Parts: sequence; structure tokens; C-alpha cells
Amino acid sequence: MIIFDQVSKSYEGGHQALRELSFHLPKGEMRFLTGHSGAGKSTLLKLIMMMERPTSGQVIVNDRNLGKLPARRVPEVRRDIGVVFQNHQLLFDRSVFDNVALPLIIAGYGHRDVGRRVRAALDKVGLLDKERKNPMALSGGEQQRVGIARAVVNKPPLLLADEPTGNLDPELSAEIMHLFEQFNQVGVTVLIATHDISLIARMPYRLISLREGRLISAAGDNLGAR
Ligand SMILES: Nc1ncnc2c1ncn2[C@@H]1O[C@H](COP(=O)(O)OP(=O)(O)OP(=O)(O)O)[C@@H](O)[C@H]1O
Repeated sequence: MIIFDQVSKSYEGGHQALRELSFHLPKGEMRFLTGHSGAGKSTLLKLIMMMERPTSGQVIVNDRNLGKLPARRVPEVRRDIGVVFQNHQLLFDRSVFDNVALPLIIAGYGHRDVGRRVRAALDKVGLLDKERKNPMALSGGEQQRVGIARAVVNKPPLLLADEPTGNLDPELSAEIMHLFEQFNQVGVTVLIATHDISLIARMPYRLISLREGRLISAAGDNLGAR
């Protein structure tokens, strides 16, 4: 789960990306993070991943108060967070299998465990038959599913996505969102930053909406719950 308590973030040069932001995303929930370009969505995700530190306020992720954590414990925080990017950031000099295996190899899993877990993840995203292919040979939607398999391969309790359907047509976008729903249904907490209002309007999830770094609606906080 995620708790933001009065979190502000100013970048060098003085730009304030987040302003006294408070919200609670309980364990096992799925929510969308919305707002215009520049509203602070990526900054919020970066604070959760410890790619940035808040200027003030507290961020608690998976029961860890990030403000109190020394830099050497950052890898431990990141191991519990799966991240899906818009441009999926796959490596085109290795196979689908090797891309998905990467987080496990970094975490020191043994050869047999890696094989078992990678195939389980590829099976969940419907790409078991593509494990030997180069990601370049896959469609945009399939590449994004490889990115999702890589994000979930070590079974993190929290899954974040930054514009995961940004380059996809509506049908493929709906498929990708359905995949996130499936992970949520087995208990994974999911937070998805997206511009795609038409896609999420039909989905029964609460929103965290930002405008100029402030919360304009957060379900459950009586500030415009859907
Ligand atoms: N490293 C940085 N240094 C200085 N300013 C930054 C930095 N990162 C983001 N900003 C500024 O902070 C504000 C919020 O940016 P952020 O990327 O969080 O917005 P966003 O809602 O994710 O936008 P988008 O949808 O375009 O990705 C913007 O005005 C941006 O220019």
C-alpha cells in the first residue's frame, strides 16, 4: 500500500511539482492516476520508486517510511515494486525470455527458478510461445505485454505503470488494462498513470486526479469519489 502525507516536491530551479499531497492507496486496490501533462503524475511515481525524494512530507510504501530509509536500502524497496513504462524499455539485443528474466538474475535467483518464474509470467500475459523471439519481432501490444511480464516476474505486491497504453490503439489498450485487472484480482496493488480518460471512464476504479501538483479528487477521501 501507499500513503502520501502532506507531500511536496520542488525541483531544483524552484518548480513545485507536488503541493501538500495526501492520499492513501490501500493494499489490494487498483486506482488510476490522472491529470494533464505536467500535473505531477510522473513525479508522484518517482517518489514511490525512490527515484526522487520529497522536499517535505512523508511517503510510506509497503509499510516502509521512505523518508527514513538510507540509500543502501533503495534496492530492497524497488524489489517490491513492479514498474511498467510507456516505451516498455525492452532490450533489443536479447530474447523475450532474457528480458523478462533480468530482474530475477539481478536478484540472484538460480537457473531453474528463473526458468519456472519467467514462463509463469509469460503465460500470464499470453506470450509463452514467443519466449525465443527478439522483442523487435513483436507487435507494440506484445512488446508492452513483455514489459508487464518483466514487471511482475518476481511477484511484487505493488505494480506501477506510467502511461502503459500511450502508444496503443483502443482495443490493445483495453487488453493491457484487462491484464492489470487480472493482477489486481489476485491481490496486487495497482496504480496506473494515464491520460486516457475515455478508456478509464468505463472502468470501475477510483481516481487520484492531480492539477498543478494538487489533488483534485481522491476517492474515499470525500473529495469527489466516483
Ligand atoms: N527533473 C526535473 N527538474 C525540474 N523540473 C521537473 C523535473 N521533472 C519534472 N519537472 C517539472 O515538474 C512538473 C511535473 O512534472 P511531471 O513529469 O511529474 O508531470 P506529469 O503529470 O507526469 O506530466 P506528463 O503527463 O507530461 O508526463 C512539470 O512542470 C515538469 O516540468
